[in-house]
Amino acid sequence: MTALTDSFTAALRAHSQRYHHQHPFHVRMNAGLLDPRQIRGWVANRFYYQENIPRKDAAILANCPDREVRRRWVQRILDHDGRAGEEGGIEAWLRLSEAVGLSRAEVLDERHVAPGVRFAVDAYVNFARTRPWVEAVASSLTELFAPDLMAERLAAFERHYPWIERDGLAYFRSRLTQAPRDAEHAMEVVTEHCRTESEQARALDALSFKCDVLWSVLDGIDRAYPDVPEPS
Ligand SMILES: O=C(O)c1cc(C(=O)O)c2c(n1)C(=O)C(=O)c1cc(C(=O)O)[nH]c1-2
Repeated sequence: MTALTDSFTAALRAHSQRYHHQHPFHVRMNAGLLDPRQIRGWVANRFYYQENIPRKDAAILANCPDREVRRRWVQRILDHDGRAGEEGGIEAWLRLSEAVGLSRAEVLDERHVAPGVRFAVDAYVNFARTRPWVEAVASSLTELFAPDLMAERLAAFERHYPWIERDGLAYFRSRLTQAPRDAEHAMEVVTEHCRTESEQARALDALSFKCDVLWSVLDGIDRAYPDVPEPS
């Protein structure tokens, strides 16, 4: 690796400082401070992110001229949509929804999705549709930081929210292996295609944009499901 690549990968990884694990809503979630209404609100709203991820990945495939990249990238769509005999992430998220006490119908019809959440997720899909495909790949690199948050969330849910059925947490377990594999591939693509300073600057901007997307999703949820003040 050249010094330029080293400093580039370090700058990408430094975006962990802006990752949504630091968002006050996630901090309260992992500290066990959310009530069932807030957990349900988060699950129903995050479903909108989950169901749009394969559309985002299909946009990347559509814009990517490299067959080798497409062969690996297509796996992400199968991970979420599933295939015969394998349920996939979207189905797993619906099972999480049921485990927290939501009906599939009220999640699928998006009645709980807050406007800010919809805007943020739509912005991510739109980014992948309209920006150069390597920038869209760079924007997926928040997944570098996801496994730590996923492990923390699993432990927090088991400890603080015993009313949620354990089987409902399978989605988070599957991401513990899928996210590192995906992030490694995205990192390979980005380091291979972003050699000049300006290419690297655009990749860093794309990752900053994605951190803002995830943060805005949590802002939208936090606003829709505020803490109920203790009666005085
Ligand atoms: O719950 C989370 O904190 C979280 C974060 C992220 C992320 O960092 O983008 C993803 C996911 N979950 C996730 O489940 C997922 O499938 C996923 C796909 C992507 C992506 O950008 O392609 N990010 C994420």
